[in-house]
Amino acid sequence: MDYFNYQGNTLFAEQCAVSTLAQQYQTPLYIYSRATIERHWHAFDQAAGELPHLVCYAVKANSNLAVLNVMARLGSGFDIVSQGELARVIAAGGDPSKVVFSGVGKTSEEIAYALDKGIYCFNVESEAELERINEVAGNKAKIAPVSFRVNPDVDAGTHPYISTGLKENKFGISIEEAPKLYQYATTLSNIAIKGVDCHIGSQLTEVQPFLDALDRVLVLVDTLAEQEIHLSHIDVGGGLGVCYDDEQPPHPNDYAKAIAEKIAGRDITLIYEPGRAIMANAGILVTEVEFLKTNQEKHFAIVDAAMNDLLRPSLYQAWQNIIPVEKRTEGTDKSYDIVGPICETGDFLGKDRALNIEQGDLLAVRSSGAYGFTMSSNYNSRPRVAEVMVDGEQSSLIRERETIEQLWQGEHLLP
Ligand SMILES: Cc1ncc(COP(=O)(O)O)c(C=O)c1O
Ligand SMILES: N[C@@H](CCCC[NH3+])C(=O)O
Repeated sequence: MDYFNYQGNTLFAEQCAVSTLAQQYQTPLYIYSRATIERHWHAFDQAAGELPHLVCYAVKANSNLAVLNVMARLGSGFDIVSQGELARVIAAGGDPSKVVFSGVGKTSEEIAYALDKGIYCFNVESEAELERINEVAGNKAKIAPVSFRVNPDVDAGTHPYISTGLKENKFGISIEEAPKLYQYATTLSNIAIKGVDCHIGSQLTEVQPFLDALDRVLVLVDTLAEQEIHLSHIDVGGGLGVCYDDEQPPHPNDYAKAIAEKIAGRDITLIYEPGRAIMANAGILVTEVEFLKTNQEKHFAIVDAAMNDLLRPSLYQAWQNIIPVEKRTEGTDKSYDIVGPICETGDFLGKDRALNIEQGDLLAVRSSGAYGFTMSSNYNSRPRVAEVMVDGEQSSLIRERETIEQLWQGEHLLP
């Protein structure tokens, strides 16, 4: 459920007509709905019930300051994977003491920055990283709070590029090796053990893999307790899928309830790291049809957005719904490939879409709020697009469209 709906033949974002926003802010344009973000966030927050918990929104899904600020105002925590993301959280008014730091390759500089800012904990992904964190904390005479990201070897049943919980993936430490590493951590003078973390992949459409992973994590928690290592939190990661097409992922409520039920009765805090489930359907990408073209009976709609603006279709062959901003009442559907102006055959936003369109029409690519703008680039020297947030009848520009001059900001001619 989101707030992008037709009123008559006109697509609205909350109470704002998308065509009016496109006129005001130009295209291509990302539009986000504040009400949708808040509703999705609350779904996670409320489903844990009485259990102590923290929703740590995965910043990588959409890191615009205004988006982070909406969640910071709700009291959200944040899951970050770089110094840049932590700096964004702080700039957006987020509380660093509610931040978990994930990722396989944290640099000493990033660790030092996070220690200075007082984050909640590091999700450690290797023995070498643990030693680096201990050393950096030692140099600062600080104690670093850590949690180990374990790899439970569970098949998430998702696209291979976004599956992370299998033995062959680079993420986490094998769950069998974990007790040894926890024991080792107890011998390090600048480390405090806080919890355990597990993230098995993204765009999961069933609860069962999450529960299978959690079962294995709970066995580990009990094994550690027998060894007098007591954890104060379990971080179940993110990964809950959304409906792009005809997927039927569990509602965040059902997902969070199923997890909370397994943990109930334990004196432990639950952490979630949802990204996509909060943001994907809170955003659309609006693009204008530049030309219609037919090559050997294949129809193309060449639009002003491209793979540099929204990479998911090209990278994962991801399907996202493409709908008209104004439905035409005359004419008939034709099957189009919706392609961008970039010089790559893989530059498409959708293939074989039945649409009744003309040159100059606006299209909306749905479910673009997560991993849309954050994965965009300047490929083909295309300035990155503007972002707008709507709130009822109000709209605010939350990121200006890049200018041509900004494309070479920081570049230098040879002397
Ligand atoms: C460690 C970690 N946490 C959270 C997430 C957020 O995942 P999702 O957007 O699927 O909820 C990711 C990305 O998959 C991740 O790598
Ligand atoms: N970027 C991916 C998800 C990867 C999640 C990163 N941990 C997507 O668009 O589906």
